[in-house]
Amino acid sequence: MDETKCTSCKDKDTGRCNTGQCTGSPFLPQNEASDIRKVIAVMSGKGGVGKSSVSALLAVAMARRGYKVGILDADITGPSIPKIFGLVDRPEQFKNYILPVKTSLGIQVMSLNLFLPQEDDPVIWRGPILASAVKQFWSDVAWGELDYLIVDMPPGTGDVPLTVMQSLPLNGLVAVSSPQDLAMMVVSKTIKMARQACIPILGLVENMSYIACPHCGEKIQPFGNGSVKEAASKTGLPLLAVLPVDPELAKLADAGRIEDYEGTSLKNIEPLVEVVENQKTPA
Ligand SMILES: Nc1ncnc2c1ncn2[C@@H]1O[C@H](COP(=O)(O)OP(=O)(O)OP(=O)(O)O)[C@@H](O)[C@H]1O
Repeated sequence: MDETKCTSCKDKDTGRCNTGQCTGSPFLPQNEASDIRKVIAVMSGKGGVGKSSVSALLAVAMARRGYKVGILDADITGPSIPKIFGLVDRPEQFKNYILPVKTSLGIQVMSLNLFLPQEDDPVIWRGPILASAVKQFWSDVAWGELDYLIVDMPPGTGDVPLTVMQSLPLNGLVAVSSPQDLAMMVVSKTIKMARQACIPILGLVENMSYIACPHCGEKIQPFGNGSVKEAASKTGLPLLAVLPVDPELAKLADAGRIEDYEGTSLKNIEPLVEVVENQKTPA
């Protein structure tokens, strides 16, 4: 928690401070149609490292544990969450609010792609408009009662991630990287940005870490070994999950059926699920 933001807050001794609910909060308040308990952002420095897949796997794992889960797809120009979950319905309106679209496991999803006439239509907007769309996904959506809202961030450290960090009351952030040095260098920027914004960083996820030989099970590491582990020890952050390159995961995500996935990545993501569940914030 950023204590400096809270010194003038009337609620600083009530436990409501910095939750988006208090009088001195710098964050957008929740609307009357939402009751969100925890907000977790999934971020990466670089595109294509599997941030949306990790967001989706985390949501699926939490929903299977019986939690009420939502995903706010803040990756406005490259939204992939509706595709991964096979969502095609348009969001409906309820009073003055927009209703999220539900997946088969009951995960509530809001994404700009749900509004586009064609899923491959581009969104050609400038930064401030993108940022205001994300704010609307918080303020104008009737999220209902949620134990966890997972925010799938756009890659990098631009306008939208900054808006999310400054406007939404994030309880924690997970940084995803593939094991290349370049990807890790870029994710380090993300970690520094989150630290400057006083967001608790729950830990790191290494995605596409290895390929398991289908014949002998040997782990082949096409991108080398160690850059994420090294970053974990340099930053003092825990490495919470190491996920393989898994053709089954890619196939089900492409088919919009990630909720049917039962493979290794779901098992390997368990330590992350437990940290999110218990809200340990070691950073
Ligand atoms: N562990 C994995 N095994 C196999 N395929 C994966 C894995 N992780 C991600 N992919 C595939 O890689 C592609 C990119 O993944 P994803 O969309 O999750 O990345 P991203 O970091 O969110 O990308 P973007 O920067 O576009 O938001 C997708 O086709 C996805 O199915």
